[in-house]
Amino acid sequence: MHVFRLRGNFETLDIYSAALFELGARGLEEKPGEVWAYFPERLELPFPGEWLELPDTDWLEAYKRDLKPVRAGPFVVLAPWHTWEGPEKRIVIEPGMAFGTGHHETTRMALETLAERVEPGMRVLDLGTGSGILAIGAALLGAEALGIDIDPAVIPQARENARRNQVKVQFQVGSLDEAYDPLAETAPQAPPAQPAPTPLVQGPFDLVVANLYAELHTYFAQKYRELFGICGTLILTGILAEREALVRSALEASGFGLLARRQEGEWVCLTYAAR
Ligand SMILES: C[S@@+](CC[C@H](N)C(=O)[O-])C[C@H]1O[C@@H](n2cnc3c(N)ncnc32)[C@H](O)[C@@H]1O
Repeated sequence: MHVFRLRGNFETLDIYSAALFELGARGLEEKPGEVWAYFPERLELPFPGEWLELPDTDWLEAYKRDLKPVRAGPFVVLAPWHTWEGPEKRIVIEPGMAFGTGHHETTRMALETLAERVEPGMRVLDLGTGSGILAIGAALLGAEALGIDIDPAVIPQARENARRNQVKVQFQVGSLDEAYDPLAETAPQAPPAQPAPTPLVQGPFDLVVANLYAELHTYFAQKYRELFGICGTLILTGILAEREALVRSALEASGFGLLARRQEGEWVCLTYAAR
């Protein structure tokens, strides 16, 4: 098995993931400080990184075997082949290309916070839905959930996951803006921008959850406010602790008051009231 190692994590390398799959990657795995892209053969890649050879084991089977159920607040996140006897609310997610198996700190903190804040009947937006896990969690708590993502490839997976969990969730391609990427200016070589304009989503919502990254939250701060009516709750994660101050000052300047903060490892989750 041929592995191409890129320095960074799923967040910072998000812009490359579609291009890696298009070039033949069979899967991506986050390791401490780096991301491994698995390829059936070596090829020239237009990204900074290095090749590593692994013995020919069935890595997908090994990955599935090692994947354990994850608890987050009242939820347990399971793969379809897991069995679970506990009283937790089950979320079944097929691990695939889309981010959101529940194994990342940010996803877990967002699920825990949703469980504290969502009330039945609320209109909830999950911005950057990936596998759909947060929208599905909100729907299991009784919300009317909409999941949107700028990446069209994840939408069928999110829909399939909602079907598996027997909840009604709407998923669509979209964002709060055209495909603007604040990291692209510092990234070495961004893949070509999406050809079609991104459909934009409109509120009002009672609660918005977004697991993105600090620079994008800062850029979206004013747009977040426009998603709510008079009031509402905003849950933001994907924030590295060292970038938290950036997000906090942008959100405070845009009419949000901090309600709660969680941290797991280097990752932070902030809950705001729109006022
Ligand atoms: C870290 S994943 C979060 C997945 C899932 N919500 C979770 O919490 O595990 C971020 C997702 O946001 C999407 N995304 C990135 N930039 C976006 C943007 N500007 N607008 C909408 N979605 C975006 C990515 O395609 C990716 O699926």
